[in-house]
Amino acid sequence: MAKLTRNARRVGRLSGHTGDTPAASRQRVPWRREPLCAARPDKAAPPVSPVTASVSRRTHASKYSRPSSPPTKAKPTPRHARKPIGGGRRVPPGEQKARPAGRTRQRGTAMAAVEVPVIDLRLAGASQEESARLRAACERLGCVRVTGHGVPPELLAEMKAAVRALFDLPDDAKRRNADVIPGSGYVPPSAANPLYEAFGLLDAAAPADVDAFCARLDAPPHLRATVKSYAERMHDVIVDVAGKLASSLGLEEHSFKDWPCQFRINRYNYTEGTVGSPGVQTHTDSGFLTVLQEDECVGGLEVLDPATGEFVPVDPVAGSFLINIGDVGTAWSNGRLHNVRHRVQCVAPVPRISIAMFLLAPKDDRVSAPEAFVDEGHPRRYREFNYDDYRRLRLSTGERAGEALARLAA
Ligand SMILES: O=C(O)CCC(=O)C(=O)O
Ligand SMILES: [Fe+2]
Repeated sequence: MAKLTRNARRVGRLSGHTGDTPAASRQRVPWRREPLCAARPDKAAPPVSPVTASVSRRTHASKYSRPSSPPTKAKPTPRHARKPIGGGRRVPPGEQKARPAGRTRQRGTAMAAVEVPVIDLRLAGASQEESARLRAACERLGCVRVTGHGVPPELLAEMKAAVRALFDLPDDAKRRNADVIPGSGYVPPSAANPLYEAFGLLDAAAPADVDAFCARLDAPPHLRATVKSYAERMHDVIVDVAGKLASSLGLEEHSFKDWPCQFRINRYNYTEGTVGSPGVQTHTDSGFLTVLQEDECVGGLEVLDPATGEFVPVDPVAGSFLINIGDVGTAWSNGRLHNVRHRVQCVAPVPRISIAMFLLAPKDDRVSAPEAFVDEGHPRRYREFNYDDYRRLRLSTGERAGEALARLAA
């Protein structure tokens, strides 16, 4: 790959539009601590508790709701307000099943399922079996759900409320969330993605940058405090997940602490008229891995199952995080980790938010598989490259679903 300029890069940080983006705006809601699902007409989904129930093939009542398991005496609610795609249900023992996607699916049809394994991070460091499951999921599907991460449910709820408040800021304030590098700041709704808007923060691992992000938006003190503690805690989580994943691949004590992180806070401004339309196009994340706090009230995220080549919905599960492997993850692991293609579809006529933390690439920007992953049977698959260059390559070629990696073949 040609050497590209890196003049936008600041010392100690990398850039990055880490995936693709999508859709739109409005509705002022004052900042407040809110229960899960407060923006929905139904009651809050309970936070996730340790592994208990299992979900298997099932029959669906509608495109975006399904019966929770076990059945409860919940009051009848509007169809879209029922616990959506897994929201609030308990994490099954080991496997989460998700339905195949597609706007063609019919009510009442039995759906095949993709398995998104659920890993307890407290066990993943200690139990070989859990560690092997973590590795297997990231190698096969490129996607895994984690519990036992230690982030208090109150902080998750506070952050969600803070995110809503940020999106309700006036337009001129939002636009002060400027790019550090192209695509890393505020993304307004656009003709291409009218339902989507996003804030960006780079480097979320640097407290001074988190402060600067809040200061530019002139965020009130309680909101700053929430964003700051959330960024700190999520940085711990992402470093923990990456370390445990590296160790599951046989690379012990590899630290990801100084790898730059990007935050992206997404809002999808869905309405009745948008159900069935795309929220974010198919993409892979460009960095190493992503920790995603989904909207536990509104589903719509779909991942491509490499076994079938089909997109399948991933159920949000309150209190857990979804981990996605990105392009750097694939290159760094010499092709072992699978960069998962994913997209977001509008499945309910209510705004959806999600909060993504991207662990990007090594601090020196150079991505290359450690020697431990290279041997006679596993020759080096990718040339060493700079992450910043790679991100630009994705943008310039429009290859945002992992295809650009092929250009870096060794
Ligand atoms: O909103 C979501 O669930 C996914 C967002 C996403 O894929 C991204 O920000 O890269
Ligand atoms: Fe993504």
